[in-house]
Amino acid sequence: MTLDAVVGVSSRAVKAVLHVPEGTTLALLGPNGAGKTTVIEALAGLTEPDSGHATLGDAVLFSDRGGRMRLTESRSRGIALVTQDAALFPHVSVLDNVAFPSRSRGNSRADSRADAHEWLERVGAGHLAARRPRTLSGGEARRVAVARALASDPRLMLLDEPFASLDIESAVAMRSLLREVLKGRTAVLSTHDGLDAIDLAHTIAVLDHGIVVEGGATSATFEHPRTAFTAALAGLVWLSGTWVEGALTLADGQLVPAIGEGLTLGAAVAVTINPRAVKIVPPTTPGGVRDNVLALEPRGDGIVRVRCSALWADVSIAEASHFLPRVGEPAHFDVAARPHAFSLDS
Ligand SMILES: Nc1ncnc2c1ncn2[C@@H]1O[C@H](COP(=O)(O)OP(=O)(O)OP(=O)(O)O)[C@@H](O)[C@H]1O
Repeated sequence: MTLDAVVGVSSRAVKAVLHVPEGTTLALLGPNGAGKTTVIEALAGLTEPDSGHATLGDAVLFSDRGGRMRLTESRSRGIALVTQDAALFPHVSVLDNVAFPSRSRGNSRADSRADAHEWLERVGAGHLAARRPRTLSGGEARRVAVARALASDPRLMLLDEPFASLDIESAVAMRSLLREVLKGRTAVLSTHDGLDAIDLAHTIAVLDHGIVVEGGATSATFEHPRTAFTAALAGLVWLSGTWVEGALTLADGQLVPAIGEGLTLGAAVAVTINPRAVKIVPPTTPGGVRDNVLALEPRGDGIVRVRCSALWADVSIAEASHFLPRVGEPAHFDVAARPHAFSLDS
């Protein structure tokens, strides 16, 4: 089912527009407090929107009619939600947790349990059937929650930070499980990690202060980010300023040579740069960009990230050993190739 929604929750300053074509996954990305959980809860029926409308296929989830909200009860929405805390019923077994959706549809206990067994096997948690939720690890509980969600045969799956607080191994396993079970389903998942988005989502929507600031096909959006936040998620350095002939002028007046087609002088523009293409050069080198070093971060494999206030560079230890800048002191950067500048005005 295709999801179309405008979610307005004025008490949390959220007004987000979403479109999720049938059988695809949308990743909601955004900094802390951007409104991801609010949007997911409003779709699930756990938070009441006070404006907007949402349809899932032909069904109306909520709709603002002249200031009066019409809300479909959450249990009638055909939506399954997997939250960080898994929210399993503590007093029954894992099997009965997963059998619950089928039981609520009026099926017999035996049939519901048989169905639940299948779902547990499908998510690789068959061996946990007899356990109580409190005895499960975070990763196991989340797997069981996914099985319970799937057992309800949802028309829309919502996953609120499904990888949060999982160790690396469990997160990898959860990602490969979701890659499998979300195939062909309509789903919305919130995450802080660009890798989750490229791995699982056909489209992304980046939320900031409650509104979608950019979005579209996952790879295209990461390739050409329009905001500093998305650029950072994509692992790219982001510099913004105003356009002068053949260069971007940073706020402090420094120039970054760039290619700009059809840009008007004085336009607000930005460039994105691969941090591995940024070099640290001797302070006497003409051109380049000076910036104060905020941190030196080891990135593994002999790479150190020289992080400054406006830009950063990933340089090898060998390279850094010549001109290693100190934290609090300026470093001199050479942006190797002239990046393409694009307008931020449209
Ligand atoms: N129950 C609540 N009552 C009032 N305000 C809330 C409530 N929950 C969240 N908020 C506020 O609404 C805004 C959006 O919060 P939300 O939890 O949706 O963001 P988020 O993007 O999911 O953040 P995070 O990544 O930190 O989980 C924030 O300003 C938050 O403080």
